[in-house]
Amino acid sequence: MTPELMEQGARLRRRHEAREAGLQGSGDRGASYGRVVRPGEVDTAHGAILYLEDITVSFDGFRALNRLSLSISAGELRCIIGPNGAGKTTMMDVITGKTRPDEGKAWFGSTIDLLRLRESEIAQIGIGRKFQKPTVYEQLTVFENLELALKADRRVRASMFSRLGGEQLDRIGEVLALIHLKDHAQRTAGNLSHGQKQWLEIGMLLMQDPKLLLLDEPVAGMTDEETERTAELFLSLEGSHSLVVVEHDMKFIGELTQGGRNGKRVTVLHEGSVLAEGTLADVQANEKVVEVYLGR
Ligand SMILES: Nc1ncnc2c1ncn2[C@@H]1O[C@H](COP(=O)(O)OP(=O)(O)OP(=O)(O)O)[C@@H](O)[C@H]1O
Repeated sequence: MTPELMEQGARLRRRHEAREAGLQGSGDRGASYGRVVRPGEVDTAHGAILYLEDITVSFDGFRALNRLSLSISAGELRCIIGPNGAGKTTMMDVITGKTRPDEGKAWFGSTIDLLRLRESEIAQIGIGRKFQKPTVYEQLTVFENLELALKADRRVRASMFSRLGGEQLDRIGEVLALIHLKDHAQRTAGNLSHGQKQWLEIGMLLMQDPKLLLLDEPVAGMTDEETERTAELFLSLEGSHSLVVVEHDMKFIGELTQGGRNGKRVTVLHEGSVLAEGTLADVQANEKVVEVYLGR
């Protein structure tokens, strides 16, 4: 066989395997990098886990997102701030496939074209989203909520009535410790405080082992102590997960940016695009940011 034929065969096989994995992006982008992404794997060899380029979303002619571009590195904890109506929720809706943009690109890692996937597929490939209001199963215990989340993960492939294996029990134990609910495992979720319910929901997301977590106003309604513990939790996830945190609570943003890795970036959205990006000190010193948001 000639080298050309061998190369052609290898190319076809790579394309076929990528198609089988159901995770290939548009065109030959996956194949052109010469890497095949297995199911559940995100290719972050180029550094970015999320890449948005010139995303535009219009509602009846009004541009909720206006050529928004944003890049999040693997393992990064990025804070997103901005006034009401800036487009923060719409941006999350685009990433999770709830809203289709009119224009632009959205990549998860370097090979997964998010705009080609359905909302349910995006949840399966490792993008977890936490909405502002906690949505836990109030009648079930904390443990049962985490167990359900584990079994909702298709990769676990357990039936609702099968018994948990040792590895799964360990995983639930780990997550219970992370979310500060180890001593509350047998409590009914409905009896938890608001903050504890928020942590439980974050725990349910973690059970599905997401690579990227999108967190929309996670500390709204929390006490100061709960807010501090939530900052600790997010900082403990930094590195092993990528986190995008949308918040109005600047004290919380301060706690997140001061702890953990150095040089954390804050992005300010305004009128559907990035107004400023940099360290918290940078954006706090930015006159435009003070004018449209922080000075209000
Ligand atoms: N489905 C929709 N139909 C019409 N307009 C919408 C729709 N969704 C969002 N908008 C508008 O798009 C703009 C951006 O809204 P979005 O909710 O993304 O802002 P936000 O930054 O999340 O605001 P907040 O901080 O208040 O949550 C707003 O002007 C909003 O009214």
